Amino acid sequence: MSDSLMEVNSLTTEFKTEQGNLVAVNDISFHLKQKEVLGIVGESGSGKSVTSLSILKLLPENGCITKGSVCLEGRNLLELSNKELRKVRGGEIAMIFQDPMSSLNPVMTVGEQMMEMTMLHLNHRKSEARAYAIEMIKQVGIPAAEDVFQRYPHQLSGGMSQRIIIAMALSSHPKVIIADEPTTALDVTIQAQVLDLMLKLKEKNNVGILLITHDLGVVAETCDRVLVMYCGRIVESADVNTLFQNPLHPYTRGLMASVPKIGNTQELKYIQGRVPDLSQLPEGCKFAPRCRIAVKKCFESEPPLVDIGNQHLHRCYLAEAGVGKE
Ligand SMILES: Nc1ncnc2c1ncn2[C@@H]1O[C@H](COP(=O)(O)OP(=O)(O)OP(=O)(O)O)[C@@H](O)[C@H]1O
Repeated sequence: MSDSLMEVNSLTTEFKTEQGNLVAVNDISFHLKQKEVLGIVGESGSGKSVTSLSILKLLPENGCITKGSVCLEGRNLLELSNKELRKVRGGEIAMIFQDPMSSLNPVMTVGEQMMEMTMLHLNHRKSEARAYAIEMIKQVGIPAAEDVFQRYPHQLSGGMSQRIIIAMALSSHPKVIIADEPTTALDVTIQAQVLDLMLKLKEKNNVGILLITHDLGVVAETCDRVLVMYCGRIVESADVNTLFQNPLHPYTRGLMASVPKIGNTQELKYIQGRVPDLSQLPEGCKFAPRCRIAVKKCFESEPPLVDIGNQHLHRCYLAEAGVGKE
């Protein structure tokens, strides 16, 4: 798609293990536009984080991308040298992870870390980097910026730390931000503030956000489009309204039914069973053993990803027949 900022095509990532080669991300494709928030949802182990780590080639030693491309404005990142990739990471593509403390250096002040970042990525001189860091701290809604500039990470609250991470992520003028469970560790009220801040800043700074989360509430509040992953595959993708109003895959419907709703006195429906181990994937549809409506065919061959128009894709033999809808 021509107005895409980032295009991921047929990305496939494998891990070498004692049980053999495990395919953690299996032939996934998607695109991200400017100012767009694309959510990736799925239960633990579905391949969300491995997808984001693959984009930046940040895989552990036993991980390897065996197929596909990741193009940022037409340039395939997977073909870059390590030196070129280091410039992209934290530069054109910034990352925000769940635990801010693991992203901040405990022995450097907030200011020193922010200055180091822009001296590296924007070639700022020291005085310029200092003024810019203070400006960025103000931009993420922290009033006493000079004071926070001099503090060490352990002297900040969780919400404040995540704001600093966002400030650092934005300070190199990234085109894309990959945010992996960025608010999971925060209180609900602080979570809402941080998400709101991310949305405002992406508009202002023209960035596209890839948001990885297991929280459908966060998806509903922030995403434009959503990919639902299961066992390393995309099982459904659509714009956020379509996905919530007309989820087609039984897995998506199961995820939605397991979110508690105020005023709903009916028993919560959860998805039975667990995500299978990658070394013991079933034949056919990987979700079939947990699916309440699966038929013989589902256990025999894996359904292809079908595009039903309007960028709504699903991977289920029974979806369009409306089987299992309540
Ligand atoms: N270093 C590794 N070696 C072998 N398998 C791995 C390795 N890292 C991840 N995996 C496997 O890849 C699969 C996908 O993991 P991933 O972390 O992407 O899931 P996730 O959807 O992000 O889950 P979570 O929400 O728990 O982070 C899992 O089955 C996991 O066991």
